[in-house]
Amino acid sequence: MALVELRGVCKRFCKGDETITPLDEVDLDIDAGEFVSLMGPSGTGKSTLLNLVSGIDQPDSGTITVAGTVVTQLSRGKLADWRAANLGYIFQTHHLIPVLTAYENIELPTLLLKLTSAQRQQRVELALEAVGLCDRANHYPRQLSGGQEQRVGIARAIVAHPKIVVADEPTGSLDAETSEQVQDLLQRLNKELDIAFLMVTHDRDVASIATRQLTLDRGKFIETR
Ligand SMILES: Nc1ncnc2c1ncn2[C@@H]1O[C@H](COP(=O)(O)OP(=O)(O)OP(=O)(O)O)[C@@H](O)[C@H]1O
Repeated sequence: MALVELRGVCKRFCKGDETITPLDEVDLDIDAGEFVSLMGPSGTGKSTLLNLVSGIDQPDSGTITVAGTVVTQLSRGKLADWRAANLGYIFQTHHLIPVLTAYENIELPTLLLKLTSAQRQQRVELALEAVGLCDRANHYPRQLSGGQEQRVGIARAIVAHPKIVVADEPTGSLDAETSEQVQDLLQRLNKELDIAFLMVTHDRDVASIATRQLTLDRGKFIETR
């Protein structure tokens, strides 16, 4: 069984008289440790897909299974716990909390997990090490560069040791050099920690770091590599 399985997934939105169908009866398998990129014109439904895989939104029909759990059948309360333990989310802009240090921002998702304070500390320290920011643990977001802030966002996404991380344009607001550093970091985390990635990007070069490239076009996936 694949790590992520979409079967017959349909998602529609009504805008006035118009019905938009970003995902039209789609099937998709993502294996453990795979790195999948997703491209496609603006408004085709890429973020919608990430929201469905992470249980933030529900499909109109079809099932989504992640790591053996049928996400589409979980209640709201169970979804929050499931997400905290199984899935990381990287945003285009990091959404760090300005009054918390890098350490405290990374620690946040672990507060939903049943861990002792020593285990929690170990997880945060491992995540800080993985993104090369041990020396910035006590810095506030305003004291960090854009690239460092994004690395804190990435550490926060991996701190719970998820099997999959979904990333919505993770390099979209970074300059070319910082973008390359973040791409290298994502590839390293994929290989060394065996975390699967589903990454949305508008940039062909960024998409090419993935082991499988998909494009979303008129409600369907097209395999482009
Ligand atoms: N909650 C919602 N209510 C109504 N329409 C929505 C909602 N969420 C998304 N849509 C519509 O669904 C379509 C797909 O949106 P989505 O954000 O998934 O596209 P996208 O491919 O991620 O776009 P972009 O590349 O610009 O980020 C768009 O037409 C959008 O307006």
